[in-house]
Amino acid sequence: MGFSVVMTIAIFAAAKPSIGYAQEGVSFFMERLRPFGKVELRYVKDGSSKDVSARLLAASEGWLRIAMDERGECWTTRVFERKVRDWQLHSVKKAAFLIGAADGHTEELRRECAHVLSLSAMTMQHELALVVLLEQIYRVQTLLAGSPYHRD
Ligand SMILES: C[S@@+](CC[C@H](N)C(=O)[O-])C[C@H]1O[C@@H](n2cnc3c(N)ncnc32)[C@H](O)[C@@H]1O
Repeated sequence: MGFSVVMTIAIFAAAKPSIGYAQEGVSFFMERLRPFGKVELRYVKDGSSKDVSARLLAASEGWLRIAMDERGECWTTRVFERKVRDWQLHSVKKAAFLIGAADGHTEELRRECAHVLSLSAMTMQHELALVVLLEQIYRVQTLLAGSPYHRD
């Protein structure tokens, strides 16, 4: 059973991707994620780090929050899969991944999150971070569903 059957995953980000490659990447993975259930994209208004962080925190009130940030922990895909299984085991119903704007997250936002997760030690455009995160969520979905996509 895929985790999405019992858990809603959402990515909260500042503004929709405006660059072509990212729009295509987001559509590509959202389409592939569709059979697995509930993965949502939610956008807040762009702005300063302080304003965007406040909006992201307000929008994700009540969710298990994961801040996406290059300063965070690096998980392997298998560790990501184990975290999701663990959330399921602990009846987490809603997990929100928070992507910041050009100036990143505030310290307060990082403190309010259960995890601060890095996709690489390098800083990416927020649009690219969104596509990479979606691919990893898709990869974890296929692992949980037993579909042949990920190879160790
Ligand atoms: C251009 S980056 C912001 C960089 C900003 N200077 C900072 O100090 O965080 C925009 C957003 O993309 C996401 N992001 C960029 N690179 C990332 C990475 N390597 N891992 C995880 N998220 C990343 C983060 O959510 C970040 O807030």
